[in-house]
Amino acid sequence: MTELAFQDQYADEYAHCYGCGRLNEDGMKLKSYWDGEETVCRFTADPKFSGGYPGFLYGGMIASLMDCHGAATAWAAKARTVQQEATRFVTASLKVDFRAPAPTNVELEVRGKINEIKGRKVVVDLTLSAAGKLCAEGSAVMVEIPINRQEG
Ligand SMILES: CCCCC/C=C\C/C=C\C/C=C\C/C=C\CCCC(=O)SCCNC(=O)CCNC(=O)[C@H](O)C(C)(C)COP(=O)(O)OP(=O)(O)OC[C@H]1O[C@@H](n2cnc3c(N)ncnc32)[C@H](O)[C@@H]1OP(=O)(O)O
Repeated sequence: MTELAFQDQYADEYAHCYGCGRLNEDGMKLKSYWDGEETVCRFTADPKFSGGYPGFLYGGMIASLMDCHGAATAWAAKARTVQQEATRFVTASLKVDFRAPAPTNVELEVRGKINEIKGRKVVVDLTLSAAGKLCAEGSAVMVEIPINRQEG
């Protein structure tokens, strides 16, 4: 893909997230893009992120991938809807149902779909799949940081 990832359009002060901040040297630098009306983020996890059984990802990392992609999806949805750049979304709530083990060393696909946009709140439905198989699904309530809170 040649277009700029959502996370690469965040203002510098919002670009330090461990999961997706382009300015976090030690972070995972997740990248999210539009794919029609949905959004997509692809990531292959190193086996060092295994859970209790070798070769499968630990749940916190699955939640992280869905969390960062959810926040990015909310940002992009707001920008597309109101035609002006949003600040940054933080996670108010994240629900994850783990449906099947997610492998390491295999490209994972995280997909987001806008469920609701209301004021500063965006609700995003999320899935995480490996080779077409659903491994996790859930939803996130993302809330935009108001501009005046940056000073507080
Ligand atoms: C990432 C960049 C950070 C930049 C920081 C810049 C300046 C610093 C100053 C303030 C920053 C504030 C927060 C950011 C701090 C650290 C974030 C690090 C990034 C992450 O690592 S992120 C993962 C962890 N995350 C958090 O660290 C969030 C902690 N939390 C909060 O900061 C508040 O809790 C917040 C902002 C989420 C909401 O507070 P609020 O007062 O602004 O908004 P309010 O309560 O009015 O909710 C508005 C609408 O969201 C609905 N709603 C709210 N909470 C809900 C819930 N739990 N479940 C279902 N719906 C919920 C309401 O029902 C209403 O919806 P409706 O209008 O339909 O009723």
